[in-house]
Amino acid sequence: MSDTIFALASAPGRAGVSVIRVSGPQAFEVARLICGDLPQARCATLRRLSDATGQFLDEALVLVFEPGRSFTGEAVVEFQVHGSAAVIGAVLRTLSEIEGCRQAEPGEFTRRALENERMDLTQVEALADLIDAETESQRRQALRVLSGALGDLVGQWRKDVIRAGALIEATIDFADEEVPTDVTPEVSALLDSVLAGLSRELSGLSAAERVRTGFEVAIVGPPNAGKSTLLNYLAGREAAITSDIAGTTRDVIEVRMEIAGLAVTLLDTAGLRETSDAVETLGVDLARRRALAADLRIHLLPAGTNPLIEVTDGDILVAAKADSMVGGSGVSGLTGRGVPELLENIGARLCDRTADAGLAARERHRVVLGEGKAHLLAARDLLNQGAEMYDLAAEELRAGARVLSSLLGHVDVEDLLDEIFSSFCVGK
Ligand SMILES: Nc1nc2c(ncn2[C@@H]2O[C@H](COP(=O)(O)OP(=O)(O)OP(=O)(O)O)[C@@H](O)[C@H]2O)c(=O)[nH]1
Ligand SMILES: [K+]
Ligand SMILES: [Mg+2]
Repeated sequence: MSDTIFALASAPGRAGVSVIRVSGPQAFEVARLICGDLPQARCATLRRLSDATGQFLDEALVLVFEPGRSFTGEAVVEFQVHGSAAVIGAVLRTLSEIEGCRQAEPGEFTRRALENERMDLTQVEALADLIDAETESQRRQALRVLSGALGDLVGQWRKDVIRAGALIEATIDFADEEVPTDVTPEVSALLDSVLAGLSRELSGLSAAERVRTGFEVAIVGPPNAGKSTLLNYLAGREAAITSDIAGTTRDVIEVRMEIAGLAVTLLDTAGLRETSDAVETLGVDLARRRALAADLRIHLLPAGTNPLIEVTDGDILVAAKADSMVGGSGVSGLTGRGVPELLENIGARLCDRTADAGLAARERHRVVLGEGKAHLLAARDLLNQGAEMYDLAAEELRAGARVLSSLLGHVDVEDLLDEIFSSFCVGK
């Protein structure tokens, strides 16, 4: 029997309300010890909490969830207490003094939800993403996967692959007799449709990954173009030092922001020029590298100058210091002129790149989907070579199904679970 675990499920620190969660086979008994008789399941009810000596701890809303109908799948009781360090501390201490009840490890509630099949591994990942979500697009993406969209898709592919394998194996069993029906058309159709789905998710994965982790947008140009001034204007704070001395910025300055609902890391870089200053040269090299690796570059160009690094399709060229120009378009980090248009331009270009974003959005997904695809392609190849290869083809299909199961967290993932859950905090 597993332990009964407890933890603060809301963020630590002062708050109007904090949530303490208890989960496990003894959750109801444990809860009774501190709040007396339990309220009806799923009915928020006010109770007085007290410790073993009868000392009053707090008045709390108590919520009871039956096994099979809770986040973890186990018996769960949640206490909504007043959110002070003293109240939280007193309740947690009281719980820890109860026999068979212990503090949860990071991610342990979610791990139990996975073990009890309340969620698959893609949903666990999406829950972590939802908790980390800062932008609208991240929230929407995480919710789609959390609701099971990726798990359902992969589960269907897995079923199709298993069916294809079963059809082939049936054929093998009939090898010496007459095969009742030709299964190859159905097998081909199944494999083609799964392969098409896998390819679609793989091709949309980079875009989805960008939505999840954010796009990098670099501001590049010669010294004194006004790059740092523009960054500060966009950030709404003095993130970078600015001055009229050419070569002020040497490191890459990063600012996280939201543009058109997308997470963006804006990079301010050293002004690009040949210089005898050794440290500035390091900065210029770094600027070049980071700018070229970014998803999008804003080339900030003083009047009459050209871009100093390769312009990639989709980059933005914009005239600097628009406030000191008569007419024309451009941008000024000093007055903000042209900034709304620049933001709109950046947003439009980034949104374009999310158009084919799929549900798979992680390196783990890329690896697993890629392996699955390789097994299916190998199986298709073997099938085309004739009946004597059916054995091997069936084996490839079994391997493919197994790989897809691992995406859902059903096999081969013990090591991975430790890694995934280590990114969770206590209480999740
Ligand atoms: N008139 C005007 N002056 C600007 C504008 N942006 C920056 N400046 C001035 O230009 C000088 C250089 O600005 P920075 O923002 O430090 O330029 P930078 O491109 O970051 O320079 P480095 O870091 O040295 O490459 C400062 O004196 C700024 O006040 C602008 O939009 N209009
Ligand atoms: K400067
Ligand atoms: Mg600068």
